Formats: sequence, structure tokens, C-alpha cells
Amino acid sequence: MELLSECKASEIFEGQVVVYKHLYAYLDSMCLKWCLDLNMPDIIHNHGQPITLHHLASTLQVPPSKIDGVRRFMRHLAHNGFFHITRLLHDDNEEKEAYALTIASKLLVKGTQHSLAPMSKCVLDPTLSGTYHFLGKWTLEENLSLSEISLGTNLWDFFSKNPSYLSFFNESMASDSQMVKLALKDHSAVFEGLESIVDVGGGNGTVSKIINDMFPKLNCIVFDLPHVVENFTGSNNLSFVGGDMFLSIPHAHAILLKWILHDWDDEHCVKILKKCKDAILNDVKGGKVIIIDTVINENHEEHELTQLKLRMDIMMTHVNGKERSQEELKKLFLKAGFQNYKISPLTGIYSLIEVYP
Ligand SMILES: C[S@@+](CC[C@H](N)C(=O)[O-])C[C@H]1O[C@@H](n2cnc3c(N)ncnc32)[C@H](O)[C@@H]1O
Ligand SMILES: O=c1cc(-c2ccc(O)cc2)oc2c(O)c(O)ccc12
Repeated sequence: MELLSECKASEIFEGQVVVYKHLYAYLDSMCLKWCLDLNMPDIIHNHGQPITLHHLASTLQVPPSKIDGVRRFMRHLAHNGFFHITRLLHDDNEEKEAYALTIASKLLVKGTQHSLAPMSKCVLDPTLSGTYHFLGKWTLEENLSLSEISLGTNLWDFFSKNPSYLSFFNESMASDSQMVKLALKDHSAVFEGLESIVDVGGGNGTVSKIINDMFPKLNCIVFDLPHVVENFTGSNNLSFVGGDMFLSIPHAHAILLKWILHDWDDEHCVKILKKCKDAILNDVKGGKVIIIDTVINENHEEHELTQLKLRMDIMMTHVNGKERSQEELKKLFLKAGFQNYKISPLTGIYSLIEVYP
């Protein structure tokens, strides 16, 4: 039987485009990796003005046979918003194409405050990204996370056994957290009046340092697994404490969970939230859990934003986590014994949620 006998040829070709777009989508990621491996954003930034293909190729010492390859990669990246192609008048009075940074590629320049280069390097790392070849196996294996299937151990144990990956991951999380700094500026009221806060799963303390800079009198405790925090030292109002959030969380006025709940399945989330509830000092008014996480809002946001969040949802299989809708989060809050919550959009991918006991 011909499955498509009822369809017009044009519809079949549209279907082919859908399939091929998905099939080749990983090449977008590979081009991004190419661009970072060759330091393109830094080279253009250091050049101080749009750079011609010839100049780019000579800076990189690209052999003549590959210069056209560079042009094609740059064309692809420009088409996807990473570079502007402008025209420069050369000494010989001839106009030449030149590449300029866009906001997206400025975010990939290394060593700047808002650099997402560490995040990109981590996500594109062959060992970590290679785990996604096992999604089929993940589906058929009861309970196991993708990391357990492909790396042989859960992600947090993998990091404890591979310290270079741990700092790689921490730096990538820290680079994302600098973006949160931009967003929190307009939401500083959530921290007002608090005397202490525990940043659960706070990694190298980037978010806590941001909050501490905004509120120097606020006592911030970065709480993470012992091997994660063992080499960090705090300062006046910022300290690092090692422990396990499933056992006990230090007491404070507020508990912060940034990018924690989406790392876990519902059962673990309820356990974490119950421990948070126990940790909120009950002799204070205004005690709460502050959550910074991704919330899927399919019917009320741009298609592209939902698409990104749904991709992240697939990514979370590496720890058996997931991205949730407001309704799914509400169920977790109520199950953990919380009474009330308030969700505000923060940035593109983040929402800010205050949960009250
Ligand atoms: C996705 S990272 C988020 C880091 C940080 N909150 C941020 O957004 O930049 C999750 C963090 O949870 C920590 N973590 C995992 N299991 C934990 C546990 N049982 N107790 C405390 N922290 C844990 C990890 O070590 C890691 O730093
Ligand atoms: O951006 C990431 C990337 C990871 C990641 C992907 C694949 C692996 O094999 C390991 C790590 O994990 C993340 C994560 O757990 C999170 O909460 C936020 C972002 C990312």
C-alpha cells in the first residue's frame, strides 16, 4: 500500500523539508562548535572592526583549499544570526564582504561578564552531548537516567569522579547565572527584608555572589554536595556548606533553588521541596522558597521560546529531570505542603517563583 497516495506532491515535499530540517539540525550545533573551537568571536572582537574573509583566514592560517569552507561556515552562521555581513571598502577601492559580531556572537566572546562560551563548550562537549545517542535505550530502561545509561553513573557521581568535568560544568552553570543577574535587577524586591538565604545546589556560588552584591547585609549560604564546595572559600556574608539536600538543608529565611527542580523527577522534587519547607525558619514572617527555573507556557509565549524550552526538556533526560508547566509545578508545591505561590516571568527561559509555606 502506498501510504502517501492521497497526498499532493507538494505536501510530500513539505513533509520532506520537516524531516530534513530535523535531521540536519545537529549541524547548527556543530557550526557553533566550529566557531568556538576556532575562536571566531574573539578574533573578530580583537580585530576591533568587521573582518574580511581574507583577514580571518590569514589570522587562522587556513590553508588556501579551506578558505571557501570558512566562507560557507560564516555564511551559515550569519544566516542564523551569529554574524552580520557588511561591506568594507578596501585600500584597492574594492568593496569586500566583512563579518561583524551580533549580540549572539558577542555573548560567545570569552572572558566577558556575560560570556556564554563556557556554557556552549559544556553542552557541545563530545562526551556529554554523545549521551543523547542513547535516548532510545533510555526510554526502554526502567528508572535509569541517560547519564546512568551512557556514562555508567548518575551525572553528580560522574562529576565527583571526574573533577575536570565538575569544574567545566560549574563554570558553564556560572556563565548562565550571569544572565540571571541582568534579570534580577528588576526583581530585587523578592530578596528585600530577608536576613538569610540558602542557595541549594548553588555550585560555585555565582548566583549567591550576585545576590550578595545586591544585598550585602543578606547572609548567603551556598549549599551543595561536599565535593562540589570543598575548595571554595566564602567571604564576610557568604559561606559554603557541603551536604545533601535530600537529607537536610541549613535553616534560613529563604531557600533558593535555581535550576534544581528541573534536574529531578516529581518524586524527588517533592522530597527537595519538603526539605526546603523544613529549612525555612518558622519564627520569621515572609519565609519562602524562591525558585528560578524554566516554566513551559505553550499557549502564551512565542513558538520559538516554547521550542527552546521543549529542547531543554529533552536535554533533562540526562538526569531524569524535566521542564514543567505552571500546573505541574503547582501540584508539586501542594504535595510538599506549601499553601501558596506566585510566578513571574523573568527572562526568556526563566521564571521567578515564590512559594510560601
Ligand atoms: C544544574 S546545577 C545548578 C547550579 C546552580 N544552581 C546554577 O543554576 O547555576 C545543579 C546543582 O545541584 C547540585 N546537587 C546535585 N545533587 C545534590 C544534592 N543531593 N544536594 C545538594 N546539591 C546537589 C549539583 O552539584 C549542582 O551544582
Ligand atoms: O546546559 C546544561 C547541560 C547539561 C548537561 C547535558 C548533558 C550532559 O551529559 C551533562 C550535562 O546539564 C544541565 C543541567 O543539568 C541543568 O540543570 C541546566 C543546564 C544544563
